[in-house]
Amino acid sequence: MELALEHVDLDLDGRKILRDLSLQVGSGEVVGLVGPNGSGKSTALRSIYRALRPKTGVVRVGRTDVASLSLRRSAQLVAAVTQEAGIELDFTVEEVVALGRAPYLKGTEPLTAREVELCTAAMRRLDVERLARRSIMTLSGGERQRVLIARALVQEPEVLVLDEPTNHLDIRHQLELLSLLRGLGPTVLVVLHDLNLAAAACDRLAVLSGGALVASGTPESVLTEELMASVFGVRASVVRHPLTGDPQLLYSVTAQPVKDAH
Ligand SMILES: Nc1ncnc2c1ncn2[C@@H]1O[C@H](COP(=O)(O)OP(=O)(O)OP(=O)(O)O)[C@@H](O)[C@H]1O
Repeated sequence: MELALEHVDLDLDGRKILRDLSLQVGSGEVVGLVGPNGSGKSTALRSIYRALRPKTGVVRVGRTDVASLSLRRSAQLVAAVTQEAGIELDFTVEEVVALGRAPYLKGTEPLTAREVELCTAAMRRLDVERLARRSIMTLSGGERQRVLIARALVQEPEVLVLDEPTNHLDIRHQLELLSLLRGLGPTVLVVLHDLNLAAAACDRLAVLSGGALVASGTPESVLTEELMASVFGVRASVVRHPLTGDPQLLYSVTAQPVKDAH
């Protein structure tokens, strides 16, 4: 299903954090949400999974305004993998993954055979099946991150939002995760800091600066030297990846930063 933010304004502590933000992610599309620190990326995701309520504007999944749904129904539609997804309780990995089915459970009924198979398949896909009986508290940051993604998949959401999901992952797992996002099924909006990985993994990119959308489109159309200077305040050269043709940025740590960034 399509995800749409329509003219979303959101204030926190009396400060405007999102400004008239409109953004569409087509059904099954993978869109990367990028932008400097503090530009409002996590806040935009929070407005989608209803941790924050926009002051004005609407978040839709398909035609439905998510604010009109019960929390249970919106959790069936939208899954989130976030930095703050704290699991402080001493659950095993398989128990954490099974929690993804919580929005569908009726009372204390056990998971059906299909649901158990769904959990096993998700753990296999994220390469955490061998950790199934381990306590979540004993995992490395990367292992834990992959468990949280498996949990989101068993939620069978229409929309999956992920906030810097490659944090803590080694390069192989970063690439595996990002290649998995395409063809996963749900519509995906993913916050990424690594613009080269974002260019390779996403159908389109949306760029936030100061809480407003300043560019959106294909990675080729968005990742320009001008945008890197004006939004991120860095000098970058855009080249083509020799194998895939994706735009890739080359940075120089010795080049002077650009002063006129937003
Ligand atoms: N609960 C809050 N109360 C007040 N201000 C907040 C709150 N949460 C976030 N902010 C502010 O909102 C702005 C946007 O924060 P947000 O976390 O959405 O940015 P971001 O683009 O995800 O940043 P980063 O790349 O650093 O993760 C920041 O200036 C931040 O300090």
